Amino acid sequence: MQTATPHHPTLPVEKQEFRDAMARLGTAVNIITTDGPAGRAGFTASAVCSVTDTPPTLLVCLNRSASVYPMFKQNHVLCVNTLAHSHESLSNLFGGKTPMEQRFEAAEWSTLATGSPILSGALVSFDCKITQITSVGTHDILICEAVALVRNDESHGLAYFDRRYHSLMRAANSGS
Ligand SMILES: NC(=O)C1=CN([C@@H]2O[C@H](COP(=O)(O)OP(=O)(O)OC[C@H]3O[C@@H](n4cnc5c(N)ncnc54)[C@H](O)[C@@H]3O)[C@@H](O)[C@H]2O)C=CC1
Ligand SMILES: Cc1cc2nc3c(=O)[nH]c(=O)nc-3n(C[C@H](O)[C@H](O)[C@H](O)COP(=O)(O)O)c2cc1C
Repeated sequence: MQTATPHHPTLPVEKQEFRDAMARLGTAVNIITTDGPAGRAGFTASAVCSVTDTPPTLLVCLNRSASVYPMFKQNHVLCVNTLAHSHESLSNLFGGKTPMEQRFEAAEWSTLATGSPILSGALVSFDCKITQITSVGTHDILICEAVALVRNDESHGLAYFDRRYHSLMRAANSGS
């Protein structure tokens, strides 16, 4: 059944109405990590997308009021770890108010080029340096250039849609 939400063109879109609309956009789920002089930190993010492949660049949107914000701002490096379907509880751990040590104790990590934590079993990890930061409203858009990658071609994916997690099944013989 289709439910229309009429909206008067001259009225501003309310925050709740915007969130209800954004909940209709299915996304991948990622744990964004950093380490460096300001310390180790990580949070769950759905606001991640590809910007350009030349140079290989992603963007991540981070709320400036998050406890992890100063670490990302000061370390200037991060890793985008895209979650597999087995990572649902880890996603909640990094998306809640859990102390940082407890978040990292729940999984295995390594490092690659920048020193940012690489999640074992992630579908893909983009190890990045942060090249630009732009503030928009409550969030900063972190522009990130990938300097190294790890890919896992076995696991099924995890999607976030309609405020719930969904498994994304990989076809047999996929993985180009
Ligand atoms: N971009 C962000 O900062 C996001 C933050 N969240 C956090 O997780 C909580 C739970 O999210 P949901 O279960 O999806 O229910 P929700 O009703 O709070 O959010 C629905 C959708 O609105 C968008 N959204 C939520 N908070 C936002 C924010 N502060 N800035 C920009 N977009 C935002 C996201 O697309 C989200 O999936 C949110 O209240 C928020 O604290 C979740 C998704 C994205
Ligand atoms: C599925 C999901 C997606 C999220 N996406 C984002 C996001 O894209 N950007 C963001 O700033 N916070 C996002 N959050 C919220 C952060 O993960 C959360 O605020 C994080 O724990 C950092 O907060 P804290 O360090 O203050 O505890 C998301 C949370 C969940 C559960």
